[in-house]
Amino acid sequence: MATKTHEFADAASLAQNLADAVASVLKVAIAERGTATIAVSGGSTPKRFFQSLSAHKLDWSKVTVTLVDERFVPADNPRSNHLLVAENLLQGEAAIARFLPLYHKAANADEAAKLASHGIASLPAPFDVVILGMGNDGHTASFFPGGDRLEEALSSDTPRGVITMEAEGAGETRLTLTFSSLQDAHFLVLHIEGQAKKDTLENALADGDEKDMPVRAVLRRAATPVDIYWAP
Ligand SMILES: O=C1O[C@H](COP(=O)(O)O)[C@@H](O)[C@H](O)[C@H]1O
Repeated sequence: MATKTHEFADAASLAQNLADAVASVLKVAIAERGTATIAVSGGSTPKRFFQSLSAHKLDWSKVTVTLVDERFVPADNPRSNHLLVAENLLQGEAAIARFLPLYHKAANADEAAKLASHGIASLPAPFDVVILGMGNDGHTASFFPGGDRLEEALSSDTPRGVITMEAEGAGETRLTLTFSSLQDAHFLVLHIEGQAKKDTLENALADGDEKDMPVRAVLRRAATPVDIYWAP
């Protein structure tokens, strides 16, 4: 397990510092390879970080933004992670970035996951940046405790790509990148805020089954050391 913790006085300074660090990684990738990729999370936590990042001056036309997970809902649904990213990250300087959605209008979520996997396969691997969040139940991406395909999602034998996930705490059927897709990003971040999530993280870092707190898979088995960003 390799983690490095960055603690900040408040959410605003976390957002600014994380955005600075991410922008540096994207710039290096563009300088070295001509393009850059970033996969981000949804939920309530990343909004301020998205807004800080969107103000950074870099060649956003060379950046592909995608999601680590999504609900099987169209982009105009208020619970869509795509909508969150469109309204907060794909703005300002970043308005010209390319967005690769996980949701597709398809007969069912499995078909959408196949289309999303196809899209992800067209990107260079690994991702330059992956920003994960975490729920108070210890889920990250859509790796939910009790999820119907949790074992498959977390298995190192499951290839890069997108699979569906259904779980009691998840609401809509989810589309999630697999563990293999996320764990070797050049810059792998767990972004959490508040005391409750700090306590959840402490539990996750202690002994216990991965299936009870799936974020443990990332904390324990990711090939890239995890940078944990936290503010109260
Ligand atoms: O369901 C989800 O929740 C987590 C955490 O969300 P938050 O509201 O507690 O910040 C998020 O990382 C994930 O992408 C999202 O789908």
